[in-house]
Amino acid sequence: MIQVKNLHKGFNEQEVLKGINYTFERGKTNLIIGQSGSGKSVFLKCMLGLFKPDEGTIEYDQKPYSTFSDEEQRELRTEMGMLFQGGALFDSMNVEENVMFPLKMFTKQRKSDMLKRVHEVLERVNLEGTGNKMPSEISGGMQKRVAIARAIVNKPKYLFCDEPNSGLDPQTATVIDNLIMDLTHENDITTVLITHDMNSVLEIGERIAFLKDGVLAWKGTKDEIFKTDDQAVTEFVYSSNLFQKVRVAQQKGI
Ligand SMILES: Nc1ncnc2c1ncn2[C@@H]1O[C@H](COP(=O)(O)OP(=O)(O)OP(=O)(O)O)[C@@H](O)[C@H]1O
Repeated sequence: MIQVKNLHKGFNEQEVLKGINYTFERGKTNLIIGQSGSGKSVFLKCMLGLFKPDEGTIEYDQKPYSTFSDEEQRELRTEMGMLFQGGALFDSMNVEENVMFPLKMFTKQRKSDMLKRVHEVLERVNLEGTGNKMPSEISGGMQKRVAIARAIVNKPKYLFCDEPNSGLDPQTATVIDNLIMDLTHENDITTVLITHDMNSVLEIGERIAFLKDGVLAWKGTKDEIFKTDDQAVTEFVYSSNLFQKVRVAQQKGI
């Protein structure tokens, strides 16, 4: 669980996050949605410890970041898995080496134990047998699954995903979404996921935070987002064709 209390963050004269209070639940896919420039990435980077809040606190499993010692901060970093846009695999490393990278960076395990874990996660994301392939030799969807395997290989407590679906066809995007949700449930991870994709909201929006101009303008679930009359959130989500179709179908009782 990550609890955010009165989070403010700005740059120069611009206040980007304007006092956000929100709890990202453990064992759930917690989505952040909102227009471009609403502050989603800045929010994520604050939780990753890449930006220092100007005001407010972020608590990781009820422990405020400001109380972490240097050693505890380092340990926290090892408990975070990250999945960025495009997957960001290392082109010069094969699949196995890519997935092993966090174990080499953050643990002192024996090579044989690392390899065992790498093969375990590759099997979990249905990529057994691809360890020796280079990223350029596999499809975009497979690359994304390698990136997921790398993000979870060190058994993170927190998983941060920034638009994990970008560049994928709708079918593959759904597979990736559901893989992230299943892994979240199986491993009781606090997953925070930024998305622009309304399909993802429908598929895996167990918890949704809607940001507007740096303010938490609405929060709820994928079921609630269809029922809300909140103008800001309806304007945003119904600009998507998919959502319009779903609402019309609901009104017709289909
Ligand atoms: N390092 C930085 N220095 C100065 N301003 C920044 C920095 N990072 C973000 N900003 C500003 O903060 C605001 C919010 O940016 P942010 O990237 O969080 O938006 P976003 O909601 O993630 O947008 P998008 O959906 O397009 O990725 C923008 O006005 C941006 O220019």
